[in-house]
Amino acid sequence: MASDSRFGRPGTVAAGMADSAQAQKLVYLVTGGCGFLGEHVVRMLLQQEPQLRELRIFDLHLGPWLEELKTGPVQVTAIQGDVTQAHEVAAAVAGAHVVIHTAGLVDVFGKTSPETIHEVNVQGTRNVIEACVQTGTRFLVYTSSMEVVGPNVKGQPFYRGNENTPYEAVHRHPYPCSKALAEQLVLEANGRKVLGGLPLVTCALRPTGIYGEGHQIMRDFYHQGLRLGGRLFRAIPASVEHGRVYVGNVAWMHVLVARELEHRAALMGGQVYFCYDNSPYKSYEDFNMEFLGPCGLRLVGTHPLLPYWLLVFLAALNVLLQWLLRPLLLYAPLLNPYTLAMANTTFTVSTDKARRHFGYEPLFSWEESRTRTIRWVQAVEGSAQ
Ligand SMILES: NC(=O)c1ccc[n+]([C@@H]2O[C@H](COP(=O)([O-])OP(=O)(O)OC[C@H]3O[C@@H](n4cnc5c(N)ncnc54)[C@H](O)[C@@H]3O)[C@@H](O)[C@H]2O)c1
Ligand SMILES: C[C@@H](CO)CCC[C@@H](C)[C@H]1CC[C@H]2[C@@H]3[C@H](O)C=C4C[C@@H](O)CC[C@]4(C)[C@H]3CC[C@]12C
Repeated sequence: MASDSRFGRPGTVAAGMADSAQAQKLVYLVTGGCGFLGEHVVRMLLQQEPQLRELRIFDLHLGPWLEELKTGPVQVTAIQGDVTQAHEVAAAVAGAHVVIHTAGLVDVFGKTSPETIHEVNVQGTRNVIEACVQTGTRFLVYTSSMEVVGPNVKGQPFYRGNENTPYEAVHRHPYPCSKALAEQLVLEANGRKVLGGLPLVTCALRPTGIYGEGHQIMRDFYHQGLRLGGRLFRAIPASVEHGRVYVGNVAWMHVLVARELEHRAALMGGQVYFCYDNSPYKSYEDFNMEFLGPCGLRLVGTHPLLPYWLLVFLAALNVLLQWLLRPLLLYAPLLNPYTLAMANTTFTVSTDKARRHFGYEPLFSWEESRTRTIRWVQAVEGSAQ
């Protein structure tokens, strides 16, 4: 496989597995395979799934980096398509053994309409399920989100929770609403008979906030810090903890689930798994500083510099400005009432369900995840000059 300096190769685990004598017989489809997470899943599959014969990458926008993958031993098929178009999805799914459905609209900033978010995240997922049923694909892994649980509209903390922790999962924002509906569709589809009469096996992974190479919001914070003379200003109390997970480990969990679904269908079918690793629990801002600090940024203040009521006011003002400016331009700042509530609510997971059910252990240690992410931010810095 072609090497890639941004992503590198995972350490030692299964190095060279793709060269082993195991039969290459499986066809995988990754929807959203050119996105932040999707690209890592694609690369991880090529490195860690020895049974892969063909890898189909389905996305609305195909990346130029796909070309370099086509020279390896696995057949890489790039498919430009839209998950909202049932016939395009069905054509891509036909003949695949496993579908990893990561495509989605991740928008908590008001860039897209609620209708479009619903269409892509819910109808798109429905199309993927129906395509599996109609064409006989039996294994479906869905990238859900921690947001199907919370933080909820009341801003109640979720502290070191697991998949069984009681929590009032009530949402109003289009993104978590769409993810929750889509996850429900996926779980309900478990056991449906696919073409040929065998049952569909599905499960959903719920990553917490993902970070790592390619993370657009980290890039945005970095550039904001540069614009502010190398400083970021603390807005959130350091005591508000967030669960974060390295993208390489999220990708690894997808690969493992996809591999194990067939052998452990009775145990894993219809299940949800939080997607976690050993990244430390910190506030959103303090966690970002683990990477932005070594790249020369400083977080000013040990306490929030603005009172909370003022942040609430500014967030509301941003909503008004977004609405007023909409006919002229897209104004979508990081701060809005929803992102403020998220950043201000403790949400951390602590679970070993994935380890118990399919032997998941993070592939990348916290130190390695941190180093890789810092190296990537430094490369962003280099390319910006
Ligand atoms: N980023 C996070 O912190 C996070 C956390 C939890 C869950 N997730 C979930 O992980 C998945 C991937 O998120 P990401 O952060 O990589 O987002 P991303 O925007 O980088 O990737 C999404 C990909 O889906 C593609 N896509 C969007 N609409 C499409 C359509 N109509 N048809 C086909 N492809 C389409 C995009 O082109 C993009 O390549 C999403 O389902 C998201 O809900 C993300
Ligand atoms: C008030 C600002 C001062 O610095 C900080 C704003 C931070 C927010 C932009 C982010 C805080 C929490 C983030 C979300 C969280 O990590 C989990 C997510 C789940 C996932 O499915 C999509 C991304 C996200 C919603 C993520 C988005 C950015 C935050 C709201």
